[in-house]
Amino acid sequence: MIPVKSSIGLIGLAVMGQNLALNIARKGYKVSVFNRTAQKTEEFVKNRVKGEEIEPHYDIKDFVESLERPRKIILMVKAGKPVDDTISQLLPYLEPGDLIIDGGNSHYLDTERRFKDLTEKGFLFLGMGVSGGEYGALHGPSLMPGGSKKAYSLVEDILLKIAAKTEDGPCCTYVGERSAGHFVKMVHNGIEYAIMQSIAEIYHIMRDVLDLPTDEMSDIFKEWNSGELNSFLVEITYKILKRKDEETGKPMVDVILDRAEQKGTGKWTSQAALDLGIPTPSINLAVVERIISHFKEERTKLSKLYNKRRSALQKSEEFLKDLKDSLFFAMFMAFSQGMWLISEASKEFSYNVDLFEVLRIWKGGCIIRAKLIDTLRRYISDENAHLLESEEVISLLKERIGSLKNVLKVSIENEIPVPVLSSAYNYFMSLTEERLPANLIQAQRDFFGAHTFERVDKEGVFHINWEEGEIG
Ligand SMILES: NC(=O)C1=CN([C@@H]2O[C@H](COP(=O)(O)OP(=O)(O)OC[C@H]3O[C@@H](n4cnc5c(N)ncnc54)[C@H](OP(=O)(O)O)[C@@H]3O)[C@@H](O)[C@H]2O)C=CC1
Ligand SMILES: O=C(CO)[C@H](O)[C@H](O)COP(=O)(O)O
Repeated sequence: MIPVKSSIGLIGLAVMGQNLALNIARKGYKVSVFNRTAQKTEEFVKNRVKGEEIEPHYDIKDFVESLERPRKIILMVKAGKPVDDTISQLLPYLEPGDLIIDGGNSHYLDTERRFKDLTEKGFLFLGMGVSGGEYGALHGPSLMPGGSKKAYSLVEDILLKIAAKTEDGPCCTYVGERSAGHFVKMVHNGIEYAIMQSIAEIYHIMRDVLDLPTDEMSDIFKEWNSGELNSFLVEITYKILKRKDEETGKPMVDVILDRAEQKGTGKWTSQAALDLGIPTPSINLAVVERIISHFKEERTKLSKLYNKRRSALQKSEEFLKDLKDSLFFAMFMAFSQGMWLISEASKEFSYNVDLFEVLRIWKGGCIIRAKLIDTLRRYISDENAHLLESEEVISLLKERIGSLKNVLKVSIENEIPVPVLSSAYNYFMSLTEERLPANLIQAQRDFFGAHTFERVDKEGVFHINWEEGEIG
């Protein structure tokens, strides 16, 4: 009897790949799997496959031959060279029209290159952002595929079935041309960095100014999560703060070293934003703060040289509301910056991204899912990509600016670093300032470099000799 071919193949059986393979199989598709290290495949099949139609392969040629035509293969391997290596291994066995889907966190410029190369060779390619971690991969992630529409149509049914569902549909859409999917996932992660850092700064104030026990902080975040701050990141924060270390009985968070790692997507977002000329200070500073966190020895030494001024502040309902409103404000600005960046990239790179759809597929499954997204969706457009222009938003922000000022004031008085909360404030204040001091910068540039300047009272480009007699 000829064995039934698999509907789809998946390469890369680490946390994401294993869970995604199980998710696809549980939706009724037969899945072939392959992993570079055979032992991982064996362990996966032995420990996690329980009746799902998952066929392990230990040879790449057999793996490809087990798939129905045109072949559809998802890669869930480490970003960077492993993706190129895996594609090179596959190509000799593929036929024109076969489809490779890179579901990892690949840099969008790598995806751009791979898309061009594979398209020229007659293959189909999708660069697909996947968000939701291991739980999302198994129970329903947010999927951000980009590439050609033809490629998307080959796997649309499967992707819609495995994606998270909300009242606005499955959290998957064709995001746009070529590397659009990975660009959008990269910015998703940038927003993720900014929100995580904002939450961490609020926690820092609660811990070192309000002197709150961790359990109490957890209760506060839990209560916030039942209102306008409802989001996956606030939800995991209250759960993290409740957790105790089994060895010491201390709050788990207190035994974790304050050194944050990063795999690069936040940094890439900032780099892309700087290249495209879109301000993303909250994301940039969240990356910087992770970098600073790495200098643990230096921080420990310097902290002894500069004794910080801290005076405990009594917890009050008013100040807790200030903290909550500040977090809302900072979360809003993270989305504002990220969406503006996506909008600009879409124009610059002809991605054709539908911003409203991007927000829709971020409503469920992904790490930045948040109730706030419903509000953002009411106002997002290419003309209002930073989201600051509608009446509702203006009043939401105006109502909270006083709280944010108070939180910044308390942080400054207590010498607590709040780079992302203050960057949200400064981003907003700069964008809403008609007359910035950039006129002085232009004058300075013209003084030292004859870079010219424009005038407020007439058209044209001007240069003056600032120190007549001394220069020239
Ligand atoms: N973890 C998460 O929460 C999320 C991860 N992602 C992205 O999804 C992808 C997979 O992530 P994750 O599951 O965490 O796994 P990892 O990023 O840790 O990657 C491990 C997988 O890559 C394979 N691999 C590594 N180097 C090579 C190579 N040179 N050639 C072939 N295969 C190689 C490993 O095979 P082997 O077993 O042989 O070492 C293993 O299957 C990554 O791009 C990640 O950034 C996206 C969203 C969330
Ligand atoms: O893509 C993800 C979540 O959306 C991954 O978990 C990613 O690793 C998070 O980034 P970093 O490791 O840099 O914190």
